[in-house]
Amino acid sequence: MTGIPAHNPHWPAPIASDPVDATVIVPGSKSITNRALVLAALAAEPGWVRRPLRSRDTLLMAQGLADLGVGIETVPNSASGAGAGPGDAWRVIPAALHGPARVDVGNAGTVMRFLPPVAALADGPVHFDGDPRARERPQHGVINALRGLGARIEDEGRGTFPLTVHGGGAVDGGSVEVDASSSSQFVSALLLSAPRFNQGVEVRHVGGPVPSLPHIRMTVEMLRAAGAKVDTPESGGEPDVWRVAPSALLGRDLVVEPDLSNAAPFLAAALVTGGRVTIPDWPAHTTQPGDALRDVFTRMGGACALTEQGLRFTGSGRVHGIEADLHEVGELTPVIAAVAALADSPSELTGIAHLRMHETDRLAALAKELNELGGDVAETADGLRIRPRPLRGGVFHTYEDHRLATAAAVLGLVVPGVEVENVATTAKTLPEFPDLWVAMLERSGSPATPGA
Ligand SMILES: O=C(O)C1=C[C@@H](OP(=O)(O)O)[C@@H](O)[C@H](O)C1
Ligand SMILES: C=C(OP(=O)(O)O)C(=O)O
Repeated sequence: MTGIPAHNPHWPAPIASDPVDATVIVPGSKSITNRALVLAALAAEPGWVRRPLRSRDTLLMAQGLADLGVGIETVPNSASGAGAGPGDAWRVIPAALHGPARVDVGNAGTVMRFLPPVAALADGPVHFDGDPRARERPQHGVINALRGLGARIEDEGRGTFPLTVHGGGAVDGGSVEVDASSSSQFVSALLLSAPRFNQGVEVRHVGGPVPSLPHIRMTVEMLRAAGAKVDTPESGGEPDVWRVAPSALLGRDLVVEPDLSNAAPFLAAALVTGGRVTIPDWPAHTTQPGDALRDVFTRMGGACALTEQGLRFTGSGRVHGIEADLHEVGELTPVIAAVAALADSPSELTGIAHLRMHETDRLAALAKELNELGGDVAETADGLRIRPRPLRGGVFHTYEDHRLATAAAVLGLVVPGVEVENVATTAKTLPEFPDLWVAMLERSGSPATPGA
């Protein structure tokens, strides 16, 4: 059930007639699933990715690797003898990587950035293209670095898609400079494939501060767990320099954590309705940036506890504004901005200029759509200034951005008449979103009727 009447192209976001009170099982992390697939594909032996996220971004990654020759089979967990709980697992069987191949990157940053270095290891040409937005998102860091490491790439001279990586079966590797100020994924991309480069890699960032550092830590932690030797600024190395030694990678048996960034709208639902939401399997230790929600939403008025049942988050009935530098956790911005628009005091979100090059220009889109509903949101040089005002219903445009759709659903809980354009865009990382949302409300005693 999605709550979309046949005559209405938009999704009438359901109102919460009562405080939410529900347990929500959030599917696996996009970022972990796609790293796990790449590392498993490059390993010296088969491996397992259990409880993977199945969404547009991860299916594109699996297909892209399959296009290069990697075997990826879906096996029910019950048939794989692993006791990792319900659901399917992916069995990944590494193979010689080959072209010619054509890879669709969609609008998945992880696929756009992580697969060209893998293709450079293949034997033969690999052509990459994706959604129109993929042709606008920054890719220069990966292209220039790969050229510096010995790969041949044709890119129509624009530094982006479409492009062809002419894999020669091996990459020299070595030392390379990258400006990763527009995306941490440039660094992660080079590190993930580097164990298979003849000389490994030394990535030296030059430029403004690198965003989303937890995602680079995730890359490093997962590489190390697969047996790679990695030096980082945090392990006593130079600032902004990462080194990976050449080595064989182990085939792992990995269980993917829930996607904590996709937990954001559900936690926000507890915050803005003064209710309670529990997210099972919230990890005690994680590199996911979504873990920062515990702090951010506590500062905005809620309270949380890690219990045996998972993360239990409780709203107080009041929502406060926040001053927050979101440079490290930029992907949390849309939902935080939605909550901030409902707060009892202004908010200032900073450190997120790079969001202009995400799925859409998120700063412009959030300001425009919140203002259309009566809000008072201004773009600043590196973020958003949000002054809460009473909001009214209307269509919230989503610009093919999953996180704008989930942010709009949060508003719709308490603002009657919010309609979400193209809620299906949540399929990028959470195809089940409308069903999970309606189920959360039904369990909380709110009828699953639109809020109009
Ligand atoms: O490596 C990753 O899995 C990601 C890194 C971040 O990208 P940027 O550094 O481009 O913001 C993040 O926003 C994206 O959703 C996922
Ligand atoms: C920025 C995001 O995705 P991508 O992996 O496409 O960069 C995101 O999911 O918020």
